[in-house]
Amino acid sequence: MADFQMDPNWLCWDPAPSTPRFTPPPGAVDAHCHVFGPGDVFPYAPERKYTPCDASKEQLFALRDHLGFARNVIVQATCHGADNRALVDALEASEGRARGVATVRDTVTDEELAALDAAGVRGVRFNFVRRLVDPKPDAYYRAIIDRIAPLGWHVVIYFEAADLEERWDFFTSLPTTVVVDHMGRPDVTKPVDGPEFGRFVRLMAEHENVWSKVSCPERLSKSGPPSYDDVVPFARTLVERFPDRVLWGTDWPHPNMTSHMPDDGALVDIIPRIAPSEDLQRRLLVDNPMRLYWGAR
Ligand SMILES: O=C(O)c1cc(C(=O)O)oc(=O)c1
Repeated sequence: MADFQMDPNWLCWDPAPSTPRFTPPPGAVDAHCHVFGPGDVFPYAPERKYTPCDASKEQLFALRDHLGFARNVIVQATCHGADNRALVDALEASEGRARGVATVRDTVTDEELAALDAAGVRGVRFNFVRRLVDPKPDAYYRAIIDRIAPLGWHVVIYFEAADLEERWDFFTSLPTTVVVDHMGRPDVTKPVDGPEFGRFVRLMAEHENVWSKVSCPERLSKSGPPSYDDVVPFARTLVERFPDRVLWGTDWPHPNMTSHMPDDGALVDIIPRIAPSEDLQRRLLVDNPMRLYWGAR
């Protein structure tokens, strides 16, 4: 049995989040969250860049219920590499209430892809954040896309704001739906209508296959909890401009946070500030994730 020690100074998720004041609409989806291990059942990957504290499927489902959500989209965390066993286990235990985004290598077999699909996986994640993974040449990702596109899956990309200019041609050449994690990690001390975030808005405006998760105020904010005021205009801009291509997620259990561990109830209370009308809330939390993850392919 593997015995994993979480990294020194690792911040563990909040075991007692507040009850949100905002009530999500019926059928709401937390479209970005993870499971970690437990490491003694689902070992962390040898190539991982961090060792977290365990965060099990039971704990995730309890949070879902506490926050008033109906469903989860569970995204393969980099600490599990391309070993999707913990993700698949959670999907299979969810009684159809979770879908997944996996990480696969270019050597993945058709049988492995079919098994992931049957478990509820609907996309793959390409990570370009160097503190999390060692990015591969573009050809590596293209080989994977050739394999997953016929299944009707999409691609989730995670990158730093500075990477967008450099990787623009690659990102905009992808033939599938492309979902960007955490708004492409804008520097929220820069103006929301300035050139840096303007480039991200242009990415979405010019490419109708590009979606964004309006998630992770806790990572992006300099003004801090619980209201994360400085992130709100960025997320609200995307929700109002692209109401049919935005997703929201808790990012539980919040890997690699160093400044603080967010109260997940407070994160939910930001939703009405970034999606001010009931119509926008329903599209963000129900219609969009249901179309992408539970819809006909
Ligand atoms: O910014 C991060 O550290 C982070 C890490 C991971 C992961 O390790 O998969 O996922 C995220 O969504 C965010």
